[in-house]
Amino acid sequence: MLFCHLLSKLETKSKTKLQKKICQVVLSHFEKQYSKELGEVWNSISQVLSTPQCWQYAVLLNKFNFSSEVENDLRLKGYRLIFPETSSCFRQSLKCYISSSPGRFPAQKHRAGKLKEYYLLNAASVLAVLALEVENGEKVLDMCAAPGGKSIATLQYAWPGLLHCNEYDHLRSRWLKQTLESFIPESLMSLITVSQLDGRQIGNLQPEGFDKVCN
Ligand SMILES: C[S@@+](CC[C@H](N)C(=O)[O-])C[C@H]1O[C@@H](n2cnc3c(N)ncnc32)[C@H](O)[C@@H]1O
Repeated sequence: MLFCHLLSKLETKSKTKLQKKICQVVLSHFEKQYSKELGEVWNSISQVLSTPQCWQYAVLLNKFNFSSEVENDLRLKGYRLIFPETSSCFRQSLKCYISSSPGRFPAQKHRAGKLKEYYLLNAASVLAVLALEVENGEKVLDMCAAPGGKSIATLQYAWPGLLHCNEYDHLRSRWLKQTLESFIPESLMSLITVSQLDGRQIGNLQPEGFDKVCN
C-alpha cells in the first residue's frame, strides 16, 4: 500500500518536472521568436503572459447599474483599469479592472429584480470586443455566446442595432439567458435575440446578416 502511494507520488513529481521542462522550452522559443518579431513590445507582452492571475479574473463594471462603491473597492484592493484613461483604447463606457496580485474579486449573487454591478471574465474577452470596434447601430452576432462575457462587453462598448447571441448547448444557453437578464435592463432586451443553432450554419441561414461577428 505504502509502496503504491510512494510510486504514484514519484510519478506525479516526474510528470510535473517534465511539464516544467517542456514549458521552459516553449518559453525560450517564444522569447527567441517574438523578441525578433516584436522588438521592445515583446517585453510587456511576455510580462502579461507570465502573470495569468492578472487577466484571468478581470472585473467588468456594468454601465447599466454602475456602482462607484464597487469601483472604489476595486481600487482599494489594488485593481487598475486594463487601459489607463489616457490610452487610445480606453472607452468611458467599458470599464474593466485587473489586478496583478493573485486572488479574485467575489462574484455577485443573483438578486431578483436587481441588475448585477459587475461581471468576472477573462480580460482576453474584452480585447476581442475592442478589436471588433462595433459601431452604434451595427448588427452583431456572438456565435458561441455562453456564458455571455463577450455579449455583455459588447453592450458596454457600444449600442448595437441588434445583438444576436447563439449557443447550441441547451444548458449553456439557459446560463447565457440568465447572464443577459442579470446585466441588461429590460428596456434593451428588444435589441437582443437568442438562438440555439450550430454556429456554423448561421452564415448560410442569414448570409450578410451581420456587420460584426465574434465568438
Ligand atoms: C469558450 S465558450 C465561449 C465564451 C463566450 N464567447 C464568452 O465570451 O463568454 C465556447 C462556447 O461555444 C459553444 N459552442 C461550441 N461549438 C459551437 C457551435 N458549433 N455552435 C454554437 N456554439 C458552439 C460551447 O457550447 C461553449 O458554450
